[in-house]
Amino acid sequence: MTSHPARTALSVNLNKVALVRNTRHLGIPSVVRAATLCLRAGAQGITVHPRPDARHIRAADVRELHGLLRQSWPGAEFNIEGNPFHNLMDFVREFRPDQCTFVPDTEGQFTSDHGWDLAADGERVRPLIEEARALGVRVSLFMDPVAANMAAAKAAGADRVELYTEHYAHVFGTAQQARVLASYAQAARAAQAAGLQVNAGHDLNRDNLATFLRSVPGVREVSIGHALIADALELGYEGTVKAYLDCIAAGA
Ligand SMILES: CC(=O)[C@@H](O)[C@H](O)COP(=O)(O)O
Ligand SMILES: NCC(=O)COP(=O)(O)O
Repeated sequence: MTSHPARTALSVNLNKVALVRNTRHLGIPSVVRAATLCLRAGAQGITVHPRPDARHIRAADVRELHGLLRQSWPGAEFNIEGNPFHNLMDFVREFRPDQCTFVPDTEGQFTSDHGWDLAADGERVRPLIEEARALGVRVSLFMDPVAANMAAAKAAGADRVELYTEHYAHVFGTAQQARVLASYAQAARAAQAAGLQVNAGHDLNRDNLATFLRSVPGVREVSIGHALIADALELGYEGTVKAYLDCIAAGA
């Protein structure tokens, strides 16, 4: 019997709901309500990136979302992103999410814009990967789509890599698209050959998602926030999540 590859899971990143919420002291829009509506619409998981400056997701959000998923959505995955040398490990130790994604951001960085340099940081990051995995937390490393770097991610002890997809999003629809997509496919195959599973994220949207998934094999999870929340301002959470699930189905 041929094993059918699992369909790509959609993990909704709620950073931007929290960003808007933080501009008043009214508690709206609610991060927990956003999570509930997205999961009710069929999203398979929730992602948050509690940055050290708490510009959007705060520790209280992480606590409340952890409680919501464990009590009401036990089949959904909770993915917490961050820099393990800053505040991420505190959240990993306290909440033991399904997955943590190590992202090499500086504290005040505008947004995530690069993957790990494991030649420089691999030995430093390895014990933190081991600690998270010993707590039962899957570890994904945020990586640029460089095939030659995937073996180092495996050697560092990671379970998965998350391919940083901004470069693809930037060239989508241009003459560079095919060449850039080929680099992502090559990186994904190299990761899988090394024994890693593959996630993807950053600047994915309804226009570029299906093409990416058709071209890059075996993507287990896409985490999408900025464009999805922007779409939800127009379409609502339910309609937006269903539109993204349709994009995933079209990319299968
Ligand atoms: C790691 C990554 O690409 C995103 O998940 C990140 O969470 C974006 O952070 P901002 O939402 O703060 O731009
Ligand atoms: N890891 C990517 C993520 O969680 C969301 O990135 P974006 O869709 O907000 O660019």
